[in-house]
Amino acid sequence: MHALPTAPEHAALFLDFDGTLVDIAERPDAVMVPDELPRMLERLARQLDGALAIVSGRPLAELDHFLPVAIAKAGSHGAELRPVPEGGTEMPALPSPPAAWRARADLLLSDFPAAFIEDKAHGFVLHFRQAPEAEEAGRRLLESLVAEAPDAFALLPARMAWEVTPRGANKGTAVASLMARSPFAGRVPIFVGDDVTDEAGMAVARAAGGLGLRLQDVFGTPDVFRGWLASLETRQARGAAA
Ligand SMILES: O=P(O)(O)OC[C@H]1O[C@H](O[C@H]2O[C@H](CO)[C@@H](O)[C@H](O)[C@H]2O)[C@H](O)[C@@H](O)[C@@H]1O
Repeated sequence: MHALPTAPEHAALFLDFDGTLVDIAERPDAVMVPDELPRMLERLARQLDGALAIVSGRPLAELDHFLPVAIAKAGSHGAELRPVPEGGTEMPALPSPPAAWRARADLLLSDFPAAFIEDKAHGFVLHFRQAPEAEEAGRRLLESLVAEAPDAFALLPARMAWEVTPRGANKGTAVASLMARSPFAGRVPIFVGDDVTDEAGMAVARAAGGLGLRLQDVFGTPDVFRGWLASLETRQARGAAA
């Protein structure tokens, strides 16, 4: 692991949720959010004039549940954008997968009962953390389904999960859309994530002259990353008081 980075002046922070801000849990509903995390993010966002966004594969409703504070959020891999915490949600027009695909995935579960499916507005996730033996069969099935409409859908490899997701929105489009507007525009983007699905966000941040940081390489664990955020918050508070 390298020395922890110093956040550039006038940074805009784009933060992944699962595996970055919180540790991976056995099931999506079992993640533990440290008590102090939501308020710390809210204070940091205020210090950055609002230029802090959570950019997650989770639907916005779940992000609101786990982080019930006034910060910008992009959910469902960019399919839901809420740039202003108290403002409306922007949803780019995106296709939804045919119902027959979901039914085929359900059928697969009869062979792997410990696997399960998480539905999203424009796709679904096959989780196999409790059934690693379903990984290969799941990949084969979902690849074959996505191949029926390759211009409209992609298969994302996630952490112990396969996600059928619409093309046209991803973490990169979310970061680009946020960077095009206040309070993000003109700042140096820093994207931090742990997963293949974060790479599009990292690439956009780097292309804009900022940093795309893979948590495992730079911070090691979510706990160390949260410590880095806390020290950034303390530094910003000192700077404001000086
Ligand atoms: O973009 P993220 O904020 O990293 O969200 C990615 C996906 O996270 C969730 O699944 C993953 O985390 C679960 C809880 O730790 C874990 O049980 C699962 O194995 C992981 O794949 C979430 O369920 C997905 O909707 C997100 O896309």
